[in-house]
Amino acid sequence: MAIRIDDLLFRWRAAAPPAVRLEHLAVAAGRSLFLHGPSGAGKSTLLNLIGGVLQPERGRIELLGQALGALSAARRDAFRADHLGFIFQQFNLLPWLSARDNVLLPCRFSRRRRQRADDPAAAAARLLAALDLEPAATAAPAGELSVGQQQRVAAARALIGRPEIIVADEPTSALDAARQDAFIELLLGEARAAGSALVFVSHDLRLARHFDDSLALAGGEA
Ligand SMILES: Nc1ncnc2c1ncn2[C@@H]1O[C@H](COP(=O)(O)OP(=O)(O)OP(=O)(O)O)[C@@H](O)[C@H]1O
Repeated sequence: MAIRIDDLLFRWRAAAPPAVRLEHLAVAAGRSLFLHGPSGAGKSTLLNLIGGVLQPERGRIELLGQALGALSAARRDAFRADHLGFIFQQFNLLPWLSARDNVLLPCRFSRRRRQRADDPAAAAARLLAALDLEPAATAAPAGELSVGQQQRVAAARALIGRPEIIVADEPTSALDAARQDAFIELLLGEARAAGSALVFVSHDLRLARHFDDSLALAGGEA
């Protein structure tokens, strides 16, 4: 199983109601899961738990058979760099670096990603082309790209070096419907080709039809 979660409980503060409560979740290699729910339902919090950025109060999160709670903070960071591609809500690109250099960043932080990319520069060029970024945009500073272009760069950065798990936090909300659909199909196609499990978060239920499975989150009520 790429992702396996059991009996998960997370609160931001001891006295606060749970932000995430989830009995069970499993995502197999190569499968895609659509996670939806209203604003505040705990979607981003759950992604950060899966990424090992936040620690649960209770429960178990296993990625690729590895329990995150059994790793030290440093080993969790290394595990994340090796095995997870993250597409952030605000993309988190380094604005002064070119699109191409942003895509190459994971290969700088993870030897495993570098090796699996084989030839990182060629892999970055292939991914950017596959995601439909105009060739002229690949050398431009990321800060000068349109939102749609930045989103493609963020997706290519998550995909490079074929991490087993790709996590995307509402990366399409700034796009119109036709562009959202096209982007999701490109992302899904690349994730499937790499055999990666994909978890995609959005409040827009219309997008669910693209994915193998879907799950509604309702904060502590789920
Ligand atoms: N850093 C934080 N400190 C304290 N509470 C937080 C923090 N981040 C989120 N929360 C709270 O946790 C709950 C879940 O928030 P989260 O951002 O996970 O929801 P979401 O479903 O991703 O929402 P959105 O669709 O608006 O992005 C909310 O009640 C929110 O106020």
